[in-house]
Amino acid sequence: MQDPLLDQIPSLDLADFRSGDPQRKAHFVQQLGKAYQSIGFVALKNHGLNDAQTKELYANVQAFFQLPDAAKQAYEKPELAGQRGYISKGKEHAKGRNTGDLKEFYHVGQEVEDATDPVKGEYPDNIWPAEVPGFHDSTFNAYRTLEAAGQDVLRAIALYLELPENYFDDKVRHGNSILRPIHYFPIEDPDAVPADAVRAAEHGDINLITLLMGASADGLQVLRRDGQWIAITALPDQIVVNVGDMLQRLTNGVLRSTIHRVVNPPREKMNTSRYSIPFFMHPRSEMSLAALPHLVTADNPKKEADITAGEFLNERLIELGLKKK
Ligand SMILES: O=C(O)CCC(=O)C(=O)O
Ligand SMILES: [Fe+2]
Repeated sequence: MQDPLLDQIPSLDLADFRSGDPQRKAHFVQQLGKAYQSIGFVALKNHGLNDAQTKELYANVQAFFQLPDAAKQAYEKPELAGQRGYISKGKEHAKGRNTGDLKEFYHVGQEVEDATDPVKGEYPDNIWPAEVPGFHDSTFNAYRTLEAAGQDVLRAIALYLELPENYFDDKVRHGNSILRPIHYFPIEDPDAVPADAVRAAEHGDINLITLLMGASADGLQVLRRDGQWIAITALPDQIVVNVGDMLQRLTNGVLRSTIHRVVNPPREKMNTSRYSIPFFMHPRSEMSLAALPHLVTADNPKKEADITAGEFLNERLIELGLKKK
């Protein structure tokens, strides 16, 4: 039987998984797996970020985006293909589009302390804005907290797929994850932007999973498999966690990377800001995204060619307009 069509994404509690109670843990695993086989998104509470941390993070992120454009552009490094620092207004467009999204954002990447790990040499250094001294600590605390939550979500996914619980652990250790504070900037004159410009055009995320803060503000919608767009309604203490294209590939389409978008507000509210902070959880570049053998069956033949995470990311950065061929 097909799964029912949901009007809302399911709400889960990460404390169930972390409780040490086998029944609560197994319940979490089943709820998560079922949601990822159908709508591809869940809302999650007890993710580890507390109110004070979250407030401080937003205050620093807002302070940065309020700087004049020229000051922000000092932190933009096109030679890093948008992998670190500031990415200015309209630079990124969704795969298959040319019109840039109505957003500006900042990328904070992995820091590898262990000098013996060869992956250390692959990552560019982070870039920190001198004008906002709290930016470093608040974004990096969030990075580590969301990385830990993401690791537990991946452990639950591994159990659901009947893999060892620690299947993803060494693949995401020092992984190429990115925290992306986004500012959907105010637009004073809606007629001055291209008619088809939106805050974030429809897309699937590249990475294994995304942990998104700020989806409680209006605008985020997901495409249900009957073609209907449904609004995400997360509570302020919830983050939204969804499957990305890398996990869809690895699972031969069993877990779904659902298309989503951020729509523009009504015309009279176009002059307001929206902030959100996704954490894109990536593995190390050498991870193979080849379909797991037990998920390739007569009913579900192999869908995509083998590729590594590093090769896949590279392809997509070119398609998004962030990297030159
Ligand atoms: O801002 C949001 O709510 C979603 C952003 C998003 O989907 C993305 O950056 O991939
Ligand atoms: Fe996204």
